[in-house]
Amino acid sequence: MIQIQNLRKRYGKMEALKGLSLEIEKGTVFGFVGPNGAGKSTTMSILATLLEPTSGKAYVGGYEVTKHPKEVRKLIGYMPDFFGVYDNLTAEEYLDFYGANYDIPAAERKQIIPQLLELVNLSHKRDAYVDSLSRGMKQRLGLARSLVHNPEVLILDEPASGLDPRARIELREILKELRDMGKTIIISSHILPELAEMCDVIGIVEEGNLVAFGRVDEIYSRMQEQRILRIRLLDQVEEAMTHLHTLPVVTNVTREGNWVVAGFSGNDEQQVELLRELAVAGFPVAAFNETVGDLEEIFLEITKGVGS
Ligand SMILES: Nc1ncnc2c1ncn2[C@@H]1O[C@H](COP(=O)(O)OP(=O)(O)OP(=O)(O)O)[C@@H](O)[C@H]1O
Repeated sequence: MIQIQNLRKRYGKMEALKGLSLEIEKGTVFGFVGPNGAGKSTTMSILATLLEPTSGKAYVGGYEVTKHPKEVRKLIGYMPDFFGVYDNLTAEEYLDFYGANYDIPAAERKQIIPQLLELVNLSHKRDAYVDSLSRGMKQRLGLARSLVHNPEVLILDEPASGLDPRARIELREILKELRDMGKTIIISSHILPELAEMCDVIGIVEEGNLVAFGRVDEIYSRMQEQRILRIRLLDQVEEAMTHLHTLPVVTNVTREGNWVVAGFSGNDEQQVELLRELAVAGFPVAAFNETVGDLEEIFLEITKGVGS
């Protein structure tokens, strides 16, 4: 659905994009993650036909964005990372205004707008002035606005920023519905775990380069393979370590006081078996828990070097 090929963007001497390439398949929720200033908004603005690249190409639905901006705009709904001021417009009037901008006939707008308000859980705020809405509600209204012409692709720049946890969950639920409708969604954030919860595929961008790209489910299953077990013993710590060393599913056994910390590559059943074995062998296990590796580290380790 989306192809980006060797995209570069200069602002004066500053090179914000340094040859970025990536592809996003139809129906994917793609998370674009990177620190402030990495080039996410620049890429999204180019896709949204609001900014010309210095060189390279970007396609949406087969249309090159600089050559066929009109066709591209029909295909995309774009939600920028900032919100303007709305004088004396209610939520409903606001959507009606944008619907009219897209030349949607009044009768059709009358049908669509209540559906959109319902989708973003704002039916009860239909007659409320936009300025009176909370930040989370404004974000949801912005999302409804980007959907007014029923686009196939949604480009959402930092939609979760500044939202409280509850508003984030609501946003996530709405995105799930949109995904179920078959939309292709690009969503940016500088927080990887926040995106990983919502997306199928993640790309990490740093200083204008794509440094990692991969499927979220692969990353999570890899995380499961890289469990770390922490076992607290009342005594016989060294003996327990010697015993653990003999097991093929256990790696890197170290000691932290009365805790034994070990890498574990087995599955859940093997983990149950390990605990049982320790108990049967008479080791006084007082506590037993697992942690998984750091999402960011694992992601980068698995997918590094994509854009180079
Ligand atoms: N209009 C502009 N003029 C000059 N420099 C710009 C302009 N827009 C962006 N930049 C610079 O380009 C770089 C990339 O910015 P961009 O907004 O694309 O990053 P971002 O990853 O979206 O970051 P953020 O999360 O802060 O929005 C930054 O160094 C930024 O300062």
